[in-house]
Amino acid sequence: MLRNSLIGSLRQIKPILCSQSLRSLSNGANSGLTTIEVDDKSGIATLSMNLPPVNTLTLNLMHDLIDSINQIECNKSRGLILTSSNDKVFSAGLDLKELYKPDQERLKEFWTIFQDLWLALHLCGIPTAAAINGHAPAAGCIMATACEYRVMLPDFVIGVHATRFSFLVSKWMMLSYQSVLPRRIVERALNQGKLFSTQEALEVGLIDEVAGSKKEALAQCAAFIGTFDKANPIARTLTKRMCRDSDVTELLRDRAGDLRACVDYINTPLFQEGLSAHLEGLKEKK
Ligand SMILES: CC/C=C\C/C=C\C/C=C\CC/C=C/CC(=O)SCCNC(=O)CCNC(=O)[C@H](O)C(C)(C)COP(=O)(O)OP(=O)(O)OC[C@H]1O[C@@H](n2cnc3c(N)ncnc32)[C@H](O)[C@@H]1OP(=O)(O)O
Repeated sequence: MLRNSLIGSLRQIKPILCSQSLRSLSNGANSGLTTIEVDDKSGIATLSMNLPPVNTLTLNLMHDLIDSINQIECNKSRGLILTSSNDKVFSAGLDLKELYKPDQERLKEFWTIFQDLWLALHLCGIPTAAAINGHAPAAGCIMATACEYRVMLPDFVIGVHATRFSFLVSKWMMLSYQSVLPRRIVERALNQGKLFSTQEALEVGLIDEVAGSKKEALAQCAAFIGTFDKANPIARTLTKRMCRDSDVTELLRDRAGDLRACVDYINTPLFQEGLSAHLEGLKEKK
């Protein structure tokens, strides 16, 4: 019953393009905001975000990421490693400009694609790992928590600091955080708007390992993916999805309600004033 409902709900986000070869995949099949490299020997695909300066999750980057995840999954790669081609920032999270005095229809599209991206990553059938080679605030952190394993480089920060600028997070984003960290730590960190240093993130379990370089981080992610070699891939996928069912169901059961609540909240003076101050702060930093 549970398995059927899982399979049913997953069909909604099943990749459409399932006929591409690994060769065309490794040549990249989207607009260049992401690149995919498949290691011939291991069969593991590395998906890099490539939107300067800080990989903000714009509509286009999110579309490309979803396409890329679907392609990698369809091509039956052995695993997926999410990383950044920027050596200082993994992802700065959602594009704040999309949230400031937004066009209402575009805001709906923006939030819906963000939901889609989280679902695509959270439910990806193959093993996933994040090589966090730079700062990962807010949705950058949420993307990393949607992966099954996290390896991070030193001297960066990760976390959801939304309350610092009067943002709330959706329940499903909180559950994603909570799928990695104990609830009491999530509650405290979300309320504080805490960004964890790499070392702190390791200590609380937000990340699994620290790596000395990006090359090492990719190797550690690949080693994690290798730990599933003895598992039957179909049984593994179904087990992963069963484990994640309650987190995902929260969003799937009422996507429209989540969209409405978010759009309403983003339009409040509280949110818009907090965002305006945050954007000013980013400018003044220079
Ligand atoms: C009842 C209610 C129910 C439900 C409601 C639920 C929710 C609805 C509400 C809200 C949603 C909440 C969700 C939040 C998720 C998010 O992801 S929001 C994004 C938050 N991200 C940030 O705050 C990160 C800000 N950026 C930084 O801290 C730094 O840029 C970073 C440490 C990443 C890198 O630093 P550095 O390398 O020094 O780069 P710069 O700071 O100089 O940045 C370069 C240029 O990029 C611009 N920029 C940076 N981040 C963003 C961004 N997220 N969006 C847009 N633009 C960004 C920055 O301004 C610089 O631009 P410039 O060169 O000056 O033009």
